[in-house]
Amino acid sequence: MSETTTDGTAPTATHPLVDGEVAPGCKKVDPIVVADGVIRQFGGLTAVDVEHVEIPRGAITALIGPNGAGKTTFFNLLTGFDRPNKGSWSFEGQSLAHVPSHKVARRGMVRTFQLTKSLGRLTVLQNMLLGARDQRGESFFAALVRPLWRAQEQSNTEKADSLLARFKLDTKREDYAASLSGGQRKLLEMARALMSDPTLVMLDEPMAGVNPALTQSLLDHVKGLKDDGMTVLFVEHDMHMVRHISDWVIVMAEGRIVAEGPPETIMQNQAVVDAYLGAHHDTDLGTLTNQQVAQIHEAAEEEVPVGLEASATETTTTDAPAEPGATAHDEEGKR
Ligand SMILES: Nc1ncnc2c1ncn2[C@@H]1O[C@H](COP(=O)(O)OP(=O)(O)OP(=O)(O)O)[C@@H](O)[C@H]1O
Repeated sequence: MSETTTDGTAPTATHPLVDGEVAPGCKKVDPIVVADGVIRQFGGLTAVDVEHVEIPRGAITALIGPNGAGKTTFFNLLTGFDRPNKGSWSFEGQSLAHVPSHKVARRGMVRTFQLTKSLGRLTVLQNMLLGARDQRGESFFAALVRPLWRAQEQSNTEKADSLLARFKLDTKREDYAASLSGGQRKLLEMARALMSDPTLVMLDEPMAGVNPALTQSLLDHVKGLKDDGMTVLFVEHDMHMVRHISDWVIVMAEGRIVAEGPPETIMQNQAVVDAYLGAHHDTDLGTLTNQQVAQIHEAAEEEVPVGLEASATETTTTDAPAEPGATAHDEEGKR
């Protein structure tokens, strides 16, 4: 959205989510996350160097950028899985610096995790129960009081079953998580995150490894989170997803926020799309010349294409099960 001017000056871009002008690091009307001066270095490499960024509440925000831009590292920092060298950030107005990841999750900021090998050896239901918050059985004294944890276990199981039905995974309840297809794993990761009733759901590449047949269902589930009042922040290379479901897009490159805007504006910025995310989205920014990088940064700030040549296409992914299908019962039967 932009205001037209009659005096010949450049139009000022505005947006209902933004307080003031649309620009990298712009203030939001109602931010749920605010980060300031967050720097993370690995040896001589500065992976994240975010001067200021705000995530709008109640919206779906995509965090995009080329491989190695610092997106995952920034996710890890926000959620307490990594510590920055410098910087401050808050969630719901409260500082999260020095708050460990499990406490961050308890406050309502939850991120999805790729299904690891060890979680693959648990059943779908067991994975769901791991996502529940404040499990009384984990506390030594409460664990001694059987009725207390039995009641909680029952309510967690009921909640897990209802989420599994919502994500159409109820028939897989007793299967080993490792036997799920790529798309089903993504659904399980999302369903597991919802076990703790989050306010903000952070999804790391929800489309990776998902068969096109499951794409629409996944998109609908993400939109459903917003319809249920949650805020969504996701990292994604799949431009179809970014274009179709995000309300806001933040572009990272070399650790910095280089552009922000609604998807239609960011997607029109051909330089950003081509250079960062087009057909060659696996190309590292390091393969561009310094002059090209400077042009991209300038264009991202001014939102004018600079005419770098590349074609933007959508990515296709696979959804094949990583391991042969087997249920917990099957395995037990073999023992
Ligand atoms: N633990 C680590 N030790 C050393 N370097 C790291 C570490 N984690 C990340 N990096 C480096 O920091 C930079 C940012 O990585 P990061 O994974 O955050 O990028 P990304 O934008 O998420 O990339 P991708 O889209 O490929 O997942 C990269 O150069 C990466 O090699």
